Amino acid sequence: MEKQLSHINYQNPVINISGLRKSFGDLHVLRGVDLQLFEGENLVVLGRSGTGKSVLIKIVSGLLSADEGTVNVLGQEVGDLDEKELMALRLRIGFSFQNSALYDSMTVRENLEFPLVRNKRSLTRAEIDREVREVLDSVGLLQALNQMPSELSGGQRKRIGIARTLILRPDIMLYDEPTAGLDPITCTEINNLINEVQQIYKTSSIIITHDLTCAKEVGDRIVMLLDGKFERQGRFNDIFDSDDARVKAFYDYNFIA
Ligand SMILES: Nc1ncnc2c1ncn2[C@@H]1O[C@H](COP(=O)(O)OP(=O)(O)OP(=O)(O)O)[C@@H](O)[C@H]1O
Repeated sequence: MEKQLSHINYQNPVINISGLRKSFGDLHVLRGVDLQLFEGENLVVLGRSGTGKSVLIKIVSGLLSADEGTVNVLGQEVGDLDEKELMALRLRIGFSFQNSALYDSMTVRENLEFPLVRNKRSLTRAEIDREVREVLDSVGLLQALNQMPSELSGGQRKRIGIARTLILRPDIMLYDEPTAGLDPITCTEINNLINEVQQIYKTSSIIITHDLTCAKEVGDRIVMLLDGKFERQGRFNDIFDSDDARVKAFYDYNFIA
């Protein structure tokens, strides 16, 4: 069954990208990208390796600058912001990256406290404690509070990683390959968690993935990056209804082993 879309506010794009171009020398990675992420939406970005998904995310967060085009995030033109303003903007964006590993020498509690202590210095001990417990509870791992990351499964570590991002209450979540390297059952758990995060925290999210099951389960809308542009977008069942060989190849790669 397809997800309901009633929670999305189509009047309010939290990311609005228009005519974005980015090249590295002769390599033209983004060739006129237009993209909107609406408030409350889970947007899945599909694209083969090396198509520019990470470059896009870096431009959204101001880590790379655009050659051309406008990139508006949470009402601000990213290209116009100074370093201090960019840092403030990045605090409102939660990055859940494949390599955002937990600190192995710290307990789960300490891992979760870390971003709070660093970024929200006015919080009291009791407030930090409450935030940690609340976010752990929301990812279903309250019982892991005093455990070490090495005592947890890959899926549990992933959940804690997402909790660590959520603890700063971001408006936007960026998930980079959230199900990579996980078994199918754990993938389903993570997909469910992404949907729960959307419901509980009212986040707007971009989910970058190659995994079409993930795309189907979490995506309110899917966009496909092909040759530097979003050539296709829509609901999961619509997006592959195409004779375009590049689209067919992507589908076959996932479902025909
Ligand atoms: N700073 C940079 N300097 C030069 N080339 C770069 C730079 N960053 C990315 N590229 C190139 O841009 C292209 C797109 O890279 P990007 O990392 O965005 O791919 P991707 O779609 O995220 O791939 P993957 O799914 O493998 O992570 C690649 O060819 C990469 O080598």
